[in-house]
Amino acid sequence: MLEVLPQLPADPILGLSAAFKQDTNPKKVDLGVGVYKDEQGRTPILNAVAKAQKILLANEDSKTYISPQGVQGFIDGMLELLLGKGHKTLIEQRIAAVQAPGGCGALRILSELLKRCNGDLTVWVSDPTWANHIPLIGSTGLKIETYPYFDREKAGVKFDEMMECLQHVKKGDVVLLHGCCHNPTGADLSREQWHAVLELAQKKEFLPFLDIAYQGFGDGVEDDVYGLRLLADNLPEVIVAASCSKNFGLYRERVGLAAMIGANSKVRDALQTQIQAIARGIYSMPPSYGGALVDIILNSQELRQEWLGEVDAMRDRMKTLRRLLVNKIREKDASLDFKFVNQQKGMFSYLCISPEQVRKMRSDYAIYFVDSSRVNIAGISHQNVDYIAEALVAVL
Ligand SMILES: Cc1ncc(COP(=O)(O)O)c(C=O)c1O
Repeated sequence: MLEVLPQLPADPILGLSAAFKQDTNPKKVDLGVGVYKDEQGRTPILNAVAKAQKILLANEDSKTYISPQGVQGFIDGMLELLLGKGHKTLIEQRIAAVQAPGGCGALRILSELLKRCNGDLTVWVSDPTWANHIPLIGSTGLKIETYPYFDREKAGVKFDEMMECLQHVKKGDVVLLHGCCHNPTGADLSREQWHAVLELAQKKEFLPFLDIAYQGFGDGVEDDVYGLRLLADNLPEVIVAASCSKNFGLYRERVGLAAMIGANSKVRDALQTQIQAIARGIYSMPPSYGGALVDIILNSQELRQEWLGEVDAMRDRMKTLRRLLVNKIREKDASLDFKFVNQQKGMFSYLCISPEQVRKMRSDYAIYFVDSSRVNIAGISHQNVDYIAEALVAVL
């Protein structure tokens, strides 16, 4: 009976990594998979994480971390990081939350929760959005539609078209928004645009679903949650999926948070039981190790400061490399305008070059990134930036 299942096509990003590994060109560059890398191309363990590991291993009480909602100190620390110290009342009275296996786990269980609320609602996602949003939300059976988001010609957000489309969203539909560092385009909403989204959400009564996977990589840990805090302060309901994979470098530990703001504490209590029941039916309990590390970091003044410094350093490095790439391209050909790359935020940029040009970068220069033209900025280094710029200028 199992033979009825056909083989599925290879995952495009994982296929790209495999091809990169096999490439023997000594100049090869990997700008594909969305993992932070340093100048040497390594994905470092943050110092704050290494110190938290030592503390955790020395703590004989770590068994007490076992619980269905995950590590409570992690949940408290993350809610404060996302919403700020000034939101104590909101956090205490209206938020239900669980630790989840990564941002993916959070997206999935929140989608299951939406399905329990109303199986007929539509989830609106940006065009384009992170490819994995579609299976994570769609495998619950919920309908997905797209709203216009990125203008490849202008290399920026098509905000008027986005808002025009969202005017037609039905009451009770869900709009997925990237809180910061939009994946794959790197093009974010401005503060004014977040205010306009808030007004529309109030008027149309849709439910904002925020995905925050890169807090600290855009403008800073506080600035990157401006949109989230604005919506949380002014709407009765908001849901949030957050990931610690990138900003804590905890990819393989699967650390995320699923949080729901309900209209009052009665709704909050019901949501807490529902989300735990959903988690119980899929994976029972989240893994505790990574959550315990984040708990230790966020709840120790010293480690929190050290971690904040490390996030700033990762963001600054990516900003510097963006600027360097744009300058190198301009030096080689002043007619090519890549200024937009400096305005994009976080780990990714859309270079807005055609799939044929992307393939030429791969075949002729061994520079690997996905056909959409999304590049991982952290894969650029001071050693390879000149080579990348030279290849881009030649291909264009
Ligand atoms: C936009 C976005 N959301 C969520 C995630 C989920 O991250 P993870 O499940 O690794 O925590 C990612 C990871 O790449 C992402 O880019």
